Amino acid sequence: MRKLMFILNPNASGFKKFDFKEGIEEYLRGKKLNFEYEIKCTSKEGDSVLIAENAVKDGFTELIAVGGDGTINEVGNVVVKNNLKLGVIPAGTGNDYMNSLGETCNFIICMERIIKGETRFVDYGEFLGKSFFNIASVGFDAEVNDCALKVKKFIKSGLSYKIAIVLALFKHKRKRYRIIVDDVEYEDDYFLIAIGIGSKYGGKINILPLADMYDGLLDICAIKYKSKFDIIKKIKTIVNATHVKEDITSYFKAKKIKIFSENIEINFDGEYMTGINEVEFAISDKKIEVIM
Ligand SMILES: Nc1ncnc2c1ncn2[C@@H]1O[C@H](COP(=O)(O)OP(=O)(O)OP(=O)(O)O)[C@@H](O)[C@H]1O
Repeated sequence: MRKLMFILNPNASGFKKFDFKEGIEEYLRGKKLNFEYEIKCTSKEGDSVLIAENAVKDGFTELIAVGGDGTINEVGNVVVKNNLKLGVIPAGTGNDYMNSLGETCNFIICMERIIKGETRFVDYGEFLGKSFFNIASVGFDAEVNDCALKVKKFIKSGLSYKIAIVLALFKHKRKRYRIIVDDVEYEDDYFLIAIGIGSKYGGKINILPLADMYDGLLDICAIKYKSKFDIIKKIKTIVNATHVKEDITSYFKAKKIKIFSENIEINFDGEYMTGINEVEFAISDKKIEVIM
């Protein structure tokens, strides 16, 4: 018997427009279901991990993340550790994971798929003992993400990312990185290094246009720093995905990348961390089973 735990992040931006708890209850009410289910809401940061871990102890087999990419990341980490299935009902700002998968964010269609329960096995990445499912990045866009997480406390819309880009531009400082892609070493001042399973982040920005979420490889895009003025130009090319053709861009498909620099700032699935001088990102040997 399938046993589903819906894990809702009521702090995610989508909850401003739609009550997902009521929506799920309403949708499932009176339907003949081939599964048992429970719905739980987080009440603070990090709560979705606790709910997910308790769900594992209680024998739940499918965890449904209802929130933004950060919630998918937290729930996904528990899913892969316990070989469960992940369902997604997008309720964030960008919903980049579903965009990268090329899947719809429509609530009703997502619920229909969860009821059906068909799955696909999708790649995921690992770094510092954690998993990421869409894109991790280092450099300018990690700085943008740090600003976005602060701005989103006040503005919960796509505008938060635009404001964050401007703030990060003021803050950004040129930085030297040494990178080892599989076994080949490079050293330069990089503006950003994006490492992905999926192609899109920041609300449909196609940073890794060649990414294939099933090929067992990471896509890596490293863009060299020229000037702050060049960053403004670069943002436009990234939005159009023409950045991959430029001479300051290196694009790789690889199993792993090791990055060395001072105080590396990391964005992973829209979450932020800093304070380390070396980090390795690698494709996992395993896959995550996603309902879609
Ligand atoms: N009840 C809560 N109150 C405050 N923070 C929460 C709560 N539940 C989860 N969080 C935190 O919210 C973050 C995840 O947010 P999430 O990505 O789901 O939404 P979002 O930021 O609106 O979406 P997006 O990433 O698409 O912009 C995580 O850091 C998580 O720990």
